[in-house]
Amino acid sequence: MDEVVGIGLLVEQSPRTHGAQRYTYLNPNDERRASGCKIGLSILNSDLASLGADYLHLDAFCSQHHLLVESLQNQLAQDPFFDMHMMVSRPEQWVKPTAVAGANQYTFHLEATENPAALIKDIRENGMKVGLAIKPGTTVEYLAPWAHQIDMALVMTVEAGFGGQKFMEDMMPKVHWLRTQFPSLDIEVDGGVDPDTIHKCAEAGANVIVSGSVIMSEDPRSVINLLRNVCLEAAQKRSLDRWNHKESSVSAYEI
Ligand SMILES: O=C(CO)[C@H](O)[C@H](O)COP(=O)(O)O
Ligand SMILES: [Fe+2]
Repeated sequence: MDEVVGIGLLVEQSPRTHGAQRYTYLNPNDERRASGCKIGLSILNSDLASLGADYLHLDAFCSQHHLLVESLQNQLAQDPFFDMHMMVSRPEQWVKPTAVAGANQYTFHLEATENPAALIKDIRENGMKVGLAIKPGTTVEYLAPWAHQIDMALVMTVEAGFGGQKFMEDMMPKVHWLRTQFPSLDIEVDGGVDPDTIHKCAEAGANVIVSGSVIMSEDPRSVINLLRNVCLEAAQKRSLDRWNHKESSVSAYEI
């Protein structure tokens, strides 16, 4: 995660029309993606015609998810960044088809595998980034040994299963602990994140935000902007705090 936070991934008007709204996504290589805060849209129960976000978070429960990736790629104006949230047993079995379909990141649940190291290696060898998720009942220390080998940690803020659930604020200490231990790790939160709960996530240190139902139920663009702004402000404050802390440590040393 960058220390200097710029504008997140922009949602722009596209020449192609998808239903009533027109959106496009920044290419993963676009330099404007290089910011510390990202807002993802969960499409578990979304109207695909009105998507608009920095990246797409696809919730996968079954064997058909890679077909969805292929189909979305054909429909969207530019290549979105696909973060696959694999809520499946034996996530090992879907790495190759998911990669072939064009997914960018494979986020699996630590609880679902007996050999995280082999799975991480396989995901990388198949050209995808690695996301590692933990369910609400899993302690964050269980994830820590893998933190240096992954691109993103996902702290679930609802029980995995369906959209529209209540945000679990008691997961925030996990996010805070991870942010403290791993200052540059991308930390995603998923479940019940909306304009009322985003402040908790951002203050705890999450910089990759998934939101599903609330984005789809209101004006996607303004909700996404609000989530992003709260997230950026918190990241900037963290940067400043770290800087001030460094400055005061230097002068204390000099004295
Ligand atoms: O992984 C998920 C549920 O298991 C979804 O990504 C999550 O629920 C997002 O939807 P919402 O913002 O509606 O809670
Ligand atoms: Fe999800």
